[in-house]
Amino acid sequence: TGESHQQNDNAAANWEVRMSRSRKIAYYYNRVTKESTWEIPQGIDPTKIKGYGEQRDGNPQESGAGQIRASHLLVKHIESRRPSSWKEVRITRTKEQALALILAYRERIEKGETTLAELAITESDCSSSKRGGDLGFFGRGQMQPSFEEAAFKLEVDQLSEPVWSDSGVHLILRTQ
Ligand SMILES: O=C(O)CN(Cc1ccccc1)C(=O)c1nc(-c2ccccc2)[nH]c1C(=O)O
Repeated sequence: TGESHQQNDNAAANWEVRMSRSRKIAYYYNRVTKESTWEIPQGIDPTKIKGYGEQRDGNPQESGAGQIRASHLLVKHIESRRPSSWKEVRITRTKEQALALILAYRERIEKGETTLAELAITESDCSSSKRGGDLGFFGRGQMQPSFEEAAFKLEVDQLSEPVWSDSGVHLILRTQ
């Protein structure tokens, strides 16, 4: 409901992203409770956390030549090259079932009911799930061809149609 959404936004306002000097990776700090955690706090939409996706000095990370940044939500199926994930040790859903899930997620994101980052945390079969699906910057030649082709066609903030790779079926959001 909108109300719970509102609480979520308030709770997100108490958090900020900080850069760990020792491990050179982002962590999440709650100004009110003074707690810090490596993983995106439960139930918080990471895109509403101050500093999410920026570099330490607050400027969006500059990409190398020809690189883009994207997040994705991966739903694996029984024919995936590795039909296993943090979520499910043995994935048995069919390709049709995986596509139906991806289309339902896409509908909810397009309606503004949720965000890809928020859904990726609980629903993505990729290890990037805990980072809201963030894959960081990548250039051509780093991802599977079908994934790369779809990602590089996107404008910033554009959400892909379902994309098939050997890993499963993806929704891709270009973020930078
Ligand atoms: O395909 C395979 O044999 C196993 N993989 C590849 C993989 C496994 C771990 C980390 C990154 C990639 C995956 O199934 C996979 N692919 C991805 C992936 C695919 C396209 C873009 C980004 C990630 N994530 C995963 C994952 O388990 O977490």
